[in-house]
Amino acid sequence: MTRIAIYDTTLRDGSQGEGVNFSLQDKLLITTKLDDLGVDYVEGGYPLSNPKDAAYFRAVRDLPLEHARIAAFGMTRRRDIAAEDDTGMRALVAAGTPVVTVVGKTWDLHAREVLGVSLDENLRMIGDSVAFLAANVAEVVYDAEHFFDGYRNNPDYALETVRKAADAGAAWIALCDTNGGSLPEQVAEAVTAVAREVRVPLGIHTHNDGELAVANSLAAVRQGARQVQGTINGLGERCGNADLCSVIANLALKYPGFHALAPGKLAKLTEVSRFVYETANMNLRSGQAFVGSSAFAHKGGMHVHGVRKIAASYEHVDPTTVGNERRILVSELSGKSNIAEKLAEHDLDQDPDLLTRVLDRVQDLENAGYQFEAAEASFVLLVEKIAGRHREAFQSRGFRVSVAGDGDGDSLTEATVKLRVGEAAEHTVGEGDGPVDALDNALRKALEHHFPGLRTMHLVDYKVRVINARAGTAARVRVVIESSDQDAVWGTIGVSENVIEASWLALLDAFEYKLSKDTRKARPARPEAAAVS
Ligand SMILES: CC(=O)SCCNC(=O)CCNC(=O)[C@H](O)C(C)(C)COP(=O)(O)OP(=O)(O)OC[C@H]1O[C@@H](n2cnc3c(N)ncnc32)[C@H](O)[C@@H]1OP(=O)(O)O
Ligand SMILES: CC(=O)C(=O)O
Repeated sequence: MTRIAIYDTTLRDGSQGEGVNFSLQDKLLITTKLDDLGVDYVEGGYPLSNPKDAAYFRAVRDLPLEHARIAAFGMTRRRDIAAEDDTGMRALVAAGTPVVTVVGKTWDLHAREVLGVSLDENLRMIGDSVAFLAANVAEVVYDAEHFFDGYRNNPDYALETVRKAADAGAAWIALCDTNGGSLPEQVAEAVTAVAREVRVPLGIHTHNDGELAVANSLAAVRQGARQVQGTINGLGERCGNADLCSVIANLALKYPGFHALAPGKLAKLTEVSRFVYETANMNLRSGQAFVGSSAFAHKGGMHVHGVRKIAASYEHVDPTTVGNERRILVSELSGKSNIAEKLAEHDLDQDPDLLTRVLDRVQDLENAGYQFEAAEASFVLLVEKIAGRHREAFQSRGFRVSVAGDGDGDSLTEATVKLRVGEAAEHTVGEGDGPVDALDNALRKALEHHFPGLRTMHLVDYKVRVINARAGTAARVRVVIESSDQDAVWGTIGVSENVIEASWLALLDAFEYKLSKDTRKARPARPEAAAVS
C-alpha cells in the first residue's frame, strides 16, 4: 500500500475563496478538527500577510495536536535582496512551525512579466529562498506555482526551477495547477517528466477552474505524486481547490493500492465537511460528492425501488464509509417505493391502498406548488390524515395580522389567532418582529398552557419562494419552516397566494407535528419516530 500525505490548505488557500473569512478562533477549531481527521499537514496561513495569521502561528503552538504538522506559507524572497534580509523569509522562520511552504515562479511569463525579473534572477530567488529556509526549518515544501502552464510554455525552464528547489534542500516539490485549467493527461505527462528529473518526493496542488481539480490530483498520484494539497469542501481562490473530501474518499475507496488516513478516520469525513461549512458560515453544497446531504438522497421512484432491494444498485459506495447517510425523498417523481420507505421510517402503516392514496395526494399537492423534500413533517401529518390516524390537538378558527409603521423602520406587528382546543376556545394576541414571529407568539399564548412541551420547540429557519413568478402579485408562494426541539429538527410547508397565509399553514403544521411527535413518544407501545430534516 502506498501512503499519500494529505496537505490541507483550507486555512490558507481556502480562505482565498470569495466569502470565506475565518476568525483566529475558527482557524484554531478547524486545525483541531483536521488533526482529528488525521491529515498530515495543516497550512495555517501566511504569516507576513496579516496580524491574524501571525497570531495563529503563536496560538497554534499551544494546541495539543496528535498528528498534523503545521505549515506556514509564503513566497520566495523579493528580487534583488538577500534571503536573510527579506521580511517575508524572516516571518516564515519566526512562525516557528516545523514546516514552511514557499511558492516560487515556474512560468517564464510570470517571472518576466509579473515579477519583472530575468529568468536567472528567478532561479536565484528560488534557490536562495529554499536554501535559507532549509537551514532554519525542519521541512521545506516548495510549491511550484503555475507549474503546468509553465511546463507547456517552456518545459526546460520549468524543470530547471524545480531542480533548483530540489538542489537547495526542499523536502517536497508540489506541482501547482494554479490557474486550474489543465487536463488530467497534461498533468500526468508533466508529473512523469518531473519524476524523471528530481529525486525529491512530489506533491500536487490543483485548482478547479476546469472542474478537474480532483481528477488532476488523482492523475498526479497515479504518476507518482505522494502528497496531495487541497481544501475541505474545495474552498479556495476563484473556483476553489481540489476538494480533499473527494480526494481522500476516492483514494480510500477506489484505489486499492493507496491509502491516506489512518484506519477508522474516513467515517469522519462528512462531519469535518459540515464543521468547516458551519464555521465558515456557508451553506453546504447539497450535491457535493461523498459528503453532501444529497450525495445519497434518492428521489426518482425507480431508483428508490432499486435501492430498497439492493443499495449498490444506485449507490457507488456505502454512505456510512464516509460518515454520510442514505435519504429517501418524497416528491411528484416518487413511486410507491419512496412512500413505503418513508412510511417505514416513521413507523406508519404500509398497506398498498394507503400507498396509492398518499402517492396520488403528493403528486396533486406538488402540482399545486408543495415540495415535500424539505418538509417531511408536513408529509407525515398528511399520511396520518389520509390514513385516518391523525388526532387533531387543536383546530384553527382563523388568524389576523396587522402591521403598522411610519416607514422609518419602527413598525408594530400584531397577530390575533383563534383556536379550539378540546372544549376551550382560545383567542390570543401576540406581538413580534414580523408577521411570522407575531403568529408564533400568539399560537404559543394559546397553546402552551394546554401543551407545556411546546416550550421546548423553536423556529430555526424560514424560507419563502415564489412558485410561478410570471403571475406577478397573484403568484403562489411556498413557505418552508424548520423547527427544532431537544430531540429533532423538522420541516413543514405552506403554500398560498398570500405569504402570511402560507406562513400560517407551515406554522400550524410545525405545532401539530411537535404535538403528535410528543404524543407518540409518550406512548410506550410505539417506538419513537425518527428525527426528520
Ligand atoms: C498562487 C497563490 O495563491 S500564492 C498566495 C496568494 N495569496 C495571497 O496573495 C494572500 C496574501 N497576500 C498578501 O497578504 C500580500 O499580497 C503580500 C503581503 C504577500 C504582499 O503584499 P504587497 O507587498 O502589498 O504586494 P502586492 O500584493 O501588491 O503584490 C505582490 C508582490 O509580491 C511579488 N511577488 C509575487 N510572487 C512572488 C514570488 N513568488 N516571489 C517573490 N515575489 C513575489 C510581486 O512582484 C509584488 O511585488 P512588487 O509590487 O514589488 O512587484
Ligand atoms: C501555491 C498555490 O496556491 C497555487 O499555485 O495555486
